[in-house]
Amino acid sequence: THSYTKYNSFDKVQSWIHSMASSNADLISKQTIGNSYEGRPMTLLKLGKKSSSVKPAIFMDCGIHAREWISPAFCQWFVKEALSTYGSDSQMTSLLNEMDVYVLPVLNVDGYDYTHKSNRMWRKTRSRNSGTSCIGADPNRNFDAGWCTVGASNNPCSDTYCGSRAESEIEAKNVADFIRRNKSVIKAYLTVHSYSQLLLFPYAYTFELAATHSELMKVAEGASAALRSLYGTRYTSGPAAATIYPAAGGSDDWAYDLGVKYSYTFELRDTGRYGFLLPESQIKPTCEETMLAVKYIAAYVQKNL
Ligand SMILES: Nc1ncc(C[C@H](C[SeH])C(=O)O)cc1Cl
Ligand SMILES: [Zn+2]
Ligand SMILES: [Zn+2]
Ligand SMILES: [Zn+2]
Repeated sequence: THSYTKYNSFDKVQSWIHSMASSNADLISKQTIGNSYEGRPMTLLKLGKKSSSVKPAIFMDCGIHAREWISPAFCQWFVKEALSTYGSDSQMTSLLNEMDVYVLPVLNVDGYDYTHKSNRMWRKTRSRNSGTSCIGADPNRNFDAGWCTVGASNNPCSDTYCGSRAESEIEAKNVADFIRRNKSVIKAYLTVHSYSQLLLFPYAYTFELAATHSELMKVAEGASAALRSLYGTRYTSGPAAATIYPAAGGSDDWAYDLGVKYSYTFELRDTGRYGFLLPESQIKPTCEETMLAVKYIAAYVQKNL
């Protein structure tokens, strides 16, 4: 059975998504934004008070990198918290009344399933590359943002293979298509990774500062402080190129250049002791502290609509 304090298999996440969507019909709905390379559905949850008018939205994806299991765990936690505190938590109630929050619990569904069944350390998609037995591309090098210019490889056997072209990976294309279709209402993009305890924002594909660098930094520092207030967990905030490494083709850079003003990449716990193998005992504290950061950003976005 599904547990919020365990790393759930793809099948358990999928059945959880369906049970969530059939529970609170006026607060949550689901839609499939496409299928993966191997034919698994990419199911998006839409949180927010049902409304006849279009509402501004926040888009959050988890599990773009298959081995970063704490990421999908957080998206599941977020949905639970949102539904269970709507009506009692004033900020969450206000947020879901005024905005919609799209949550993609697992973006890289094929890779996530593969880490459960075969190779725990898999990162990429599971697409077949022509001319080689090496499989997959890095979906976070596959977006059309300085595609394959820096910090990515054009070797299909590399873990940072940028793909045969931008959006060659159907999983990246499905997300990009959805965000393009809804770009007039999507005010913020959050993508959740692990590990390193970082709150990153554009750009990764260049050391140039983003046009709204100071605002992005201000919000990131506020969110990191909110996160640290719970258990003292320390995050570093900054533009990705200088804070982690220069790299092109990332979803956050792409969303920002599309016009999504608030675009962030979370790198959750830890700083390397367990790395991707974060023990299940740390799921709850990690998710609780990350809720504070995400709610901080959401509140800022809502105030600045
Ligand atoms: N735009 C970006 N933002 C953050 C990162 C770091 C993540 C950390 Se797992 C990655 O390497 O894909 C990488 C890029 Cl390309
Ligand atoms: Zn189903
Ligand atoms: Zn990652
Ligand atoms: Zn990472």
